[in-house]
Amino acid sequence: MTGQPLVLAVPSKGRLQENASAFFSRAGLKLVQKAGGREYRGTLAGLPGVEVRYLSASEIAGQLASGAAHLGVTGEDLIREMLPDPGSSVELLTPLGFGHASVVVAVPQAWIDVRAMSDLDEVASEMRLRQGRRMRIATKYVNLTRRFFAEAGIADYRIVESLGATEGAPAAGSAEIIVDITTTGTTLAANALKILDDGVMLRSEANLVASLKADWSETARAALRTVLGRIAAEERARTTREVRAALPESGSIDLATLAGLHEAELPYGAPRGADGEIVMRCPVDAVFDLSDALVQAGARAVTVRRIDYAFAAENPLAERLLARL
Ligand SMILES: Nc1ncnc2c1ncn2[C@@H]1O[C@H](COP(=O)(O)OP(=O)(O)OP(=O)(O)O)[C@@H](O)[C@H]1O
Ligand SMILES: O=P(O)(O)OC[C@H]1O[C@H](OP(=O)(O)OP(=O)(O)O)[C@H](O)[C@@H]1O
Ligand SMILES: [Mg+2]
Repeated sequence: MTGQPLVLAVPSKGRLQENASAFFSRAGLKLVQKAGGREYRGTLAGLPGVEVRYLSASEIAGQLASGAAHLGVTGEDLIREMLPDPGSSVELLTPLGFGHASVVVAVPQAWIDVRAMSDLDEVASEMRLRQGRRMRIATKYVNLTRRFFAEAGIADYRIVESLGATEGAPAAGSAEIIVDITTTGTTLAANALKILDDGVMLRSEANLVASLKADWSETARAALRTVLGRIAAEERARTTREVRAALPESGSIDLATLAGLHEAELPYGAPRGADGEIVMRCPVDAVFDLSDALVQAGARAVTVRRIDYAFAAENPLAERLLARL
């Protein structure tokens, strides 16, 4: 097969690193870091067409935008901060269920009358008129801040770039307010800051992201189908249960209607004869309704079980991306 391998960029440290490793492992994609652990390259066990790179969450967003990496795990906050028009250079394939955080506007708790962006606009105008200077916002999310404040019609401010310990800026006197990322709110509270009622700019989580700018060689496309196929197989298995039923000897059950009523599918098709066994798959929360309906329709026995992986011919995640290349 021709062309360069698929480059998969994964976080090298922090909360995203552990979660990403566990996510891939659950899908049968074992990340193997080269010996020594300080070598920021690795492989996926058994998949020679994939090269793994360990990078910071923000570097991953950059490499996906440039095309240096084909696939990566990073926060939606970083994608939207670093890429002015994300849709033109990357495809957010799927949220991953971890790395949840919100990018928020936070002001000193002492500003008791300031609860909304409109109040902030008044503070900014007052500061400009009375003190002849602009309200300072400490943040590492410069673009997200500019967009959000423009939408709120607030222009009387200036940004003080802050790459760390941003919540300490107001107390240190280097800014009046901040825009930063938060999960539990502990750091904000510890620095006597509060989030404005309409101050949540973005609810972010880690995403599996694909680059539209990378060189999608035949090797990379084949590896993509395998990687996304295993991810889809794990998710299908995690979110559904298999329901087997011994159909009644006399007369058959209207399976199409039953399936439709309970978001169920028949992965192996309709039963061969009028009796025998049928295999259905339905969402976890539809299991009891479907089982009750099968028994009431005359099924002689119904069993429900978990499955480890559910592979399928169609690969919606891969097809969605390949259609855009
Ligand atoms: N409470 C949080 N604070 C910061 N990032 C978070 C938080 N919760 C989830 N994240 C996600 O993880 C990304 C970076 O987090 P992580 O802490 O793993 O890396 P990091 O090396 O600490 O990066 P940074 O130094 O920018 O925080 C964030 O951009 C965001 O997508
Ligand atoms: O809302 P909270 O739960 O208080 O989390 C928010 C804090 O976590 C992050 O810091 P940093 O990335 O340095 O923390 P980390 O080392 O845990 O990643 C972020 O920059 C905030 O300071
Ligand atoms: Mg961090």
